[in-house]
Order: sequence, then structure tokens, then C-alpha cells
Amino acid sequence: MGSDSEGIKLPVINFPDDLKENTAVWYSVKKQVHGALKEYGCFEALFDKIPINLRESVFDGLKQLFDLPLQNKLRNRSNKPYHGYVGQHPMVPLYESMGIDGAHIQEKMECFTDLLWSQGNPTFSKSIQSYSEQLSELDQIVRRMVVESLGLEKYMDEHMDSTNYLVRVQKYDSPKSNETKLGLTSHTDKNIVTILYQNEVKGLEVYTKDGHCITVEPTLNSFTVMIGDSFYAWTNGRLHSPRHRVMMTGDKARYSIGLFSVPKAGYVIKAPEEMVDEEHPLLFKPFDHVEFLDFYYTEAGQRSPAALKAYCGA
Ligand SMILES: O=C(O)CCC(=O)C(=O)O
Ligand SMILES: [Fe+2]
Repeated sequence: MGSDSEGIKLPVINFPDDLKENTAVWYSVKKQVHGALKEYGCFEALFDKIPINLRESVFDGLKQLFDLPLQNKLRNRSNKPYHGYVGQHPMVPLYESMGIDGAHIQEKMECFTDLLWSQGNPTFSKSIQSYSEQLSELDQIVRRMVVESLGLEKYMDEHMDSTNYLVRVQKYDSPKSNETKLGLTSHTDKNIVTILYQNEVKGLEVYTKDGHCITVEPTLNSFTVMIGDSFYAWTNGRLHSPRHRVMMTGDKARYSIGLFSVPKAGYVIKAPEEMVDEEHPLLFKPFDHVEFLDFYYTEAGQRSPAALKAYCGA
């Protein structure tokens, strides 16, 4: 891994404003989505339903949030692993992040802002709530398209109802030197679909199946859509879940926001029988995502290069 492949770029897919199911445009976008997710597990989505002033207000809010004293940020806790404040880690000293479960729901957002700011922060809670709600539409379009492409329509409702939304927000401090420094260690996401949006400072690198590195170069209008291990498992390997990391250079901090569709606790992820045949033997035994996360954050899970396989490989 690590060879830098100049020239390889992520596919860019346009999601028109008036995209409707069962239209010629839907079929054409669906084909591109399926192709990109099979090969790269990732693409750039042009999705301009989220007004530019809302996106700007999200980043204004993120700056205020990470500027809070550490003691306030530490109030962001969760009983689920990796859902609360993460930072001050010697391996990745530039990295800080916080999680907001159910950020598309107003009351949950208000709980978060009331906890972090003693006076609350209605502007922040409104902008993250509305950003998450609007972007969840893209998550749902992508997942519908995957389910249809694989001929799994009879599982559509079950699949669409099997997840919650988690928002994670990240700040990567600038390395303040000419050297490139690690922002976030290489990993695969563990959830279903991740949609990332960042400020103008790039740094995300995605690896191809054969280990080439693609530097993601999003624009103001593009979102990075990525497959996580749970979708890889549910589709029995039909989609790729790519390794990725963040590298930082220069003197500006990078802020990013991720919308994660995450399997609900208690929902057992089991590849539909249609996905299993001689050519595609079952990759993973049925598993519960939260229990898998518990394993992933043990020492053995962290050491394992393929944690899901170690946990429940068939
Ligand atoms: O900040 C980014 O762009 C990537 C964050 C990421 O990979 C993650 O939170 O899983
Ligand atoms: Fe990630």
C-alpha cells in the first residue's frame, strides 16, 4: 500500500435535483453508482439540494465547536464505542472528533448543543439538523440504487429500516510544518454508507483494491460517498469497502463532517441468500454491528488487519 497513483480519480456522479425513481435518469445514475461502488467503494456525488449558505453555516459552527474548552468537548460521551469525543491521541495528535447520534432529529441536536454550550447554540443545532436531514436523502437514494442493482427488492424495506444516522464531526489541526503528517490512521468504515463533506483543506486518501492511493479532491459542491464493512458484509462482498486515511500538510486546519448510516443495535446483519452461491461463498456469519464494534475496539480488534473477518469470518 501507499503507492501514489497520479491520475486515478474517483468517479464523479451527478444526482439531479428532480431525480425520481423508475425514470431513465434514475436507471442511468443507478448504473454509475453500482459500477463505482463495485470497483472503488467510493465516489464523488454532485448533490446540490443542500444550499450553500447552510453548508457554510455548518463549518462556522464546527469552528466554534472545536474552539470550546476541552472540558466541554469531553462531555460528548456515549455508551457505544466511537460515538463520543475522540482526541488527544498520541498516534494522531492532529485529530479530534465528536459524534451526534440522531443528528437529523431536532431534540437530539438540542441535547447535544445544550450539553456542549451552557447557553445552548440554536444556530448550530438547527444547521446540523437540517444538513443531516437533507443529506440523509442522498444516503437513501444510494442504498435504494444498490438494493435494486443487486435484485434484492424484496429486502428493500427491511434494509432501509435497519439503520440509524450518526453524524461525526472532525477537526484536523494543521501540522504547522512543511512535512506531511498523519491526520487519521488508515481504516475501513464499519457502518453501511458514509457521506463526507469537508472544508477547502483536502487530505482524504482512498485506496483502490490493488493498493493504489487516490487523493480525494472534492469541490464545494461534492460529497464523498463511501461503503462501510457492514454493507460489504450484507452484499456478501458485491461492493468494496475501501481503506482510507487522512494526511495533513500546510498551515490550515481541516474540518469535515460525516453522515454515517449505522445498523441498529439488535439488527442482525445477514447476507440475503440470493447473494450466496458457488462463485460467491458466504464471507461472514450473521453479526450484530454494536457487538462487532465492541470487538473492534479491543486490542485484538485494533491489531487485526481485517477486523470483521477476524470477528465473524465464515
Ligand atoms: O475526515 C475525513 O474526511 C474522513 C473521516 C473518516 O474517515 C471517518 O471518520 O471514518
Ligand atoms: Fe472513515
